[in-house]
Amino acid sequence: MIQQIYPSVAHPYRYELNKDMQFAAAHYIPSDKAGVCSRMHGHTYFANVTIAGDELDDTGFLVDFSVIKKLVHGRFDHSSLNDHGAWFGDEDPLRYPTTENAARVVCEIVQAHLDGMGTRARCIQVFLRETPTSYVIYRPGIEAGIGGKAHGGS
Ligand SMILES: Nc1nc2c(c(=O)[nH]1)N=C([C@H](O)[C@H](O)COP(=O)(O)OP(=O)(O)OP(=O)(O)O)CN2
Ligand SMILES: [Zn+2]
Repeated sequence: MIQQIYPSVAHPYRYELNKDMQFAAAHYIPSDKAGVCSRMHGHTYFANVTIAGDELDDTGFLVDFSVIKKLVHGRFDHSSLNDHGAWFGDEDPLRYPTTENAARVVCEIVQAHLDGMGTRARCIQVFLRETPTSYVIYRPGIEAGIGGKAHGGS
C-alpha cells in the first residue's frame, strides 16, 4: 500500500477527502536547461489529491474515490505526458510537463469534474512526487476560491 507523508492544508470545510494513487508515465522537458531531463525518460509518479467540501452527493460521497483515480491514473498511466496536448506542450514553459505544471494540471482536471457535480467541492491541494527525492505541492490558492467559502456562490 502507498505510504506517504504530506502536509495538510487549512480550510473551513466540513469534509476533506484524500486520494492516493500512482501512475507510470514518460516525459521530457523541452529545454536544453533541463539537462538529461530533456531526453525522454520515465517515472512512477505518486499523487495525493485533497478535496474539501460541505455537501455530500446522493451516495453520501464528497466525490467517489474511484472517479478521482480514473481522472488522473486513467488518463496518464502508461502514457507520455508530452502527448497530452490538451495539457502539455513544447511552446510555453507553463505547458512543459514539469512536476510543477503536472501538479497544477491534476488539480485543474479534478476541479473541472467537481465543478460539474454542482456541490461546490474544491481541490485544495495536489502533492505530486516524481522521484524518491523530488516532489511538488500545488495549492490553487484563495483567488480560486480555495480555503474560503466566499467564491462560487453563497
Ligand atoms: N523544479 C523542477 N526541477 C526538475 C524537474 C521538475 O519537474 N521540476 N524535473 C527534472 C527531471 O525531470 C528529473 O526526472 C527529476 O530530477 P531529479 O530530482 O534531479 O532526479 P534525480 O533522480 O537525478 O535526483 P537525485 O538528486 O539523484 O535524487 C529535473 N529537475
Ligand atoms: Zn523526469
